[in-house]
Order: sequence, then structure tokens, then C-alpha cells
Amino acid sequence: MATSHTPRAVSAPGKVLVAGGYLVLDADYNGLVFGLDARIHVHVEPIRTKSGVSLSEITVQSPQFNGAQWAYGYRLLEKDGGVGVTQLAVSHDVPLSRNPFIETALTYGLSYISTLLPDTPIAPSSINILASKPYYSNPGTPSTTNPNFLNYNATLSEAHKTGLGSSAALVTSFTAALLSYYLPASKFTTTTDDGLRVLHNLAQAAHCAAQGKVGSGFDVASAVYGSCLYRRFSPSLLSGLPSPKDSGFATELRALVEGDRWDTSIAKAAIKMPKGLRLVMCDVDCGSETPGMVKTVLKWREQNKEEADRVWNALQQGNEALARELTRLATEDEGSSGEGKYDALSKIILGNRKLIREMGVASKVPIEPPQQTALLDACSKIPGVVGGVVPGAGGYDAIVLLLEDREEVIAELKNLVSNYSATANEVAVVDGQDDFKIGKVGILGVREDMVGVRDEDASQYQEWTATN
Ligand SMILES: Nc1ncnc2c1ncn2[C@@H]1O[C@H](COP(=O)(O)OP(=O)(O)O)[C@@H](O)[C@H]1O
Ligand SMILES: C[C@@](O)(CCOP(=O)(O)OP(=O)(O)O)CC(=O)O
Repeated sequence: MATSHTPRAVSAPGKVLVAGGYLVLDADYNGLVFGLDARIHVHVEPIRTKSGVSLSEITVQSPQFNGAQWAYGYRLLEKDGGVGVTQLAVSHDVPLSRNPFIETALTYGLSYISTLLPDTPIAPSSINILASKPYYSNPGTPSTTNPNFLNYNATLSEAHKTGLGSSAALVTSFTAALLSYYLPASKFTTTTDDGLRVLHNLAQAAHCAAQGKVGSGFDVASAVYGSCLYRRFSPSLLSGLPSPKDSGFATELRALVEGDRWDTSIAKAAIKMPKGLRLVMCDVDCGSETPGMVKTVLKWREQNKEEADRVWNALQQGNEALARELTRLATEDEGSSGEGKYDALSKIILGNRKLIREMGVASKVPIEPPQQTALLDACSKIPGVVGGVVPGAGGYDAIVLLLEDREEVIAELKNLVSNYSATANEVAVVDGQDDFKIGKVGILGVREDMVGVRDEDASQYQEWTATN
């Protein structure tokens, strides 16, 4: 007989890689990542039907989007193959659309759970996903109970992502909610170091499998731990894992996520935000697609080892200096004021940008293209703005600024960006570098958040969770 469970909810933050783009793909280098106060929440509850008939399936909904419903049958497989998950039709009028991130997180999560509770059948459940406003730039109608969750009246494929790492936050909060719901607190909780370690390893494995590639994993690390200085795991850890359904998958998965083979280094104490400063992210509306950037940069590095090593080692030093100066200001220098307090920070940021541009020019990848240089320079001239960079892989679609957390500074920034696109286009033409024109620049409603995955009050989602 399946046991009945209490509803559970967990949220995980989005991310911004402030330093270490590309470098963080190599375990010899660090990434400096900030978690954001944009969160994806996942709520799990017993499945409810009007008729009281119990269904043996797990349904997943993303009620902010049209047609975002998935239903899965599941069963324990022989030969230790884990829990097999099969997508089912939701109804005659909803076409079957796959969501690899949900399907894989469910497969990995249930398989791990089955190794801890081998004699307990997995009960049916209903899972709801809610993403806070800054993840998508589509207009939407606020929910009545939490204005941070919008109803988009659009499908997920029509959602315009702002690049905050929705899939990593989703896989992390989904995995944490599933484990918290099905496992007793003696076997899993998000409030112990062991629980977080298992969650991190399991979410990394599931996220890589769903993506079909092994990235650096900084996004999953910050979804679990919040802001941190991150050093990646060896990709070979995952290549030895059997595929879901294959013989031995469940036991190997458990050994991998619980064992000590995981060589990630996550230093939370190495990253702090000084009191009085904050991050602001700007979304640049231009729709540039940059899928080949990583490939091209890595190929350049391979073919120009000496030059690349010089730039990367200098950048690593600059990135470490940035982390150190932020931490110094947040601790030793707390409370002191005065002219020039942030001069060292500004200088480090400018030095790092110069190296990033050097890497961009050498590899012919627009990491900080001239249009973004102009935008960053214009923003950095505002009194109270310490500096800014192109986050993550860079390109045309976002910038992140470090600034004094005062209304005048934000107001001045709003004023600048609201009229910005015309100026930017002039710069592009004058520079003659290319004819790419950046569009409207908008300020995203996010800032840094040091907290990673977090249990939430499961009763706050009632408006969204009424199931069939
Ligand atoms: N609110 C959501 N509900 C369900 N699935 C989501 C949601 N947000 C993101 N996803 C999943 O994550 C995918 C986007 O991941 P990806 O392209 O890696 O973007 P990102 O850079 O934001 O992680 C979507 O196609 C969808 O499968
Ligand atoms: C190049 C990278 O080091 C950083 C990319 O960071 P972004 O924040 O740009 O990533 P996406 O959200 O996946 O587009 C690749 C990596 O670390 O995996």
C-alpha cells in the first residue's frame, strides 16, 4: 500500500555568471556566480480527482503557460534499471509535447528514491511549477495571491526567456521537491550539508542528461547553493553512469550521488555582496543566437595555446581579485564610507573587461562586442555605478551592473537605458565594426540573492494547484 504524503514545496534561484565565462568549463579555473532573487518553485501534492478515483500517474503542470501539462506513468524496472517513466496523453485535445527537463528530473529523482525505499511503492502525485516574473519578458496578468507569478496566456515555446537559467533552477527545485515529498526527513532534507550535496550531484546528473551535453554546471551549483565561487566537476564522472533503464542504473546513480567521487569545489564564503551595493541586470532586446560561441572559443584556445593561456591566466587572477575585493569590502571594510571606496573594484572590473575583449577579438567571437562596450561604458559613467560586464558567455543579449543601492542611481540608470537604443545604433554605425544594432534595453526586476534552494510554505500556491 502506498503511503500518503504531505504537500511539499521548494524553490531554487536563477543565476548570473559575473566572472569566469568559458574559463569555468575547465576545472583549473573558477566561475564567480551570483544567485538571483528570481526563483522557480515546485509544489508536490497527492493527486486529487473530482471522482475520488486514484490515478497511478504523476502529473506535472506549469499553470502559467497554455497547454503546459505532462502526465507520466512509472514503474520499477527489473535488473536495477531504476524507475522507468513513460509520457501519457493528458487528454484528447492536448497534443503530446515532451519536456526533457521534467522527464529526466523525474526519472533520476524517482530512481534515486527507489533505492532508498525499495519496499515502498511510489504514490501518484501532482506537481506544479511556478516561475517568478523576471524569467520571461512576455507580458502577463499577475496572480491574485502572489503578483510575482504571472499568467502568460502563451505556450512555453512562446515564452521569451531572459537567460536567468530556468532549466537549472527547474531541475534543482523539481528534484528537491520530489525528494522532500517522497523521502522521510531522516533520508533527505534541504537543510543539511549532506542533503545539499546529494541534491547538487543528482540535479547536475539529471540536468546534463536532459541537455544532452555536459556544461560547467555553474547554474545548477548556484541553484543549490546560491552565490559561490565555483570550480567544476570532471565530466568523466557522468560518462561512467549507465543510461536510465539499463541494468545497474539505480545502484550506480545512488553510488555516484552519495559517494565521494564528486570533485566539484563550491566556496560560498568566497563570494559576498558588500553592504550598500547590488547587482542590476539589463536585458538587451536583440534576439542574437549564440550557440556556437563556446565551440569557437574553445577551438581558438586549442589552436593558440600560448596566447590563450596568457589571457586565461590573467583573467583568472582578475576574477579572483574581484571575488577577494567584494569579500574584503563586505567584511573588513564594512561600514566605512568615503570617496574612492569602490575604486579598486572598478579598476578590477575594467581590467577584466579588457581581457575579455582581447579573448573576443582573438577568437573572433563577439563576447563583449562594441555595442555592449558602449552600453557598459555609458552605464559605468553614472555616479554610483561601480562597473559592469557581459555575463556568462557574453554576446548581445544582457549586461550585469554592480552599483550603489540608492534610488538616485537606479533612476539615473533607468533614464539612460530608456533612451538607449538610438545612441547604441549610432555607436555601431560610427564604429563600423558590424551592422548589428542592439534593440531596446530593459532593466530586469532582479538582484543578487545569496540563498540557494529553499523550502517554501506549501499552502501558498492554492490558486494554481487545484487539479482536475
Ligand atoms: N516554467 C517552466 N515550466 C516547465 N518547463 C520549463 C519552465 N521553464 C523552463 N522550462 C524548461 O526549460 C527549458 C529551457 O531551458 P534552456 O533552453 O536551457 O534555458 P535556460 O537558459 O533558461 O536554462 C524549456 O524548454 C523547458 O523545457
Ligand atoms: C560559456 C559558459 O562558461 C557560461 C555560459 O553562461 P550563460 O549564463 O551565458 O549560459 P546559458 O544560460 O546556458 O546561456 C558555459 C558554461 O559554463 O557551461
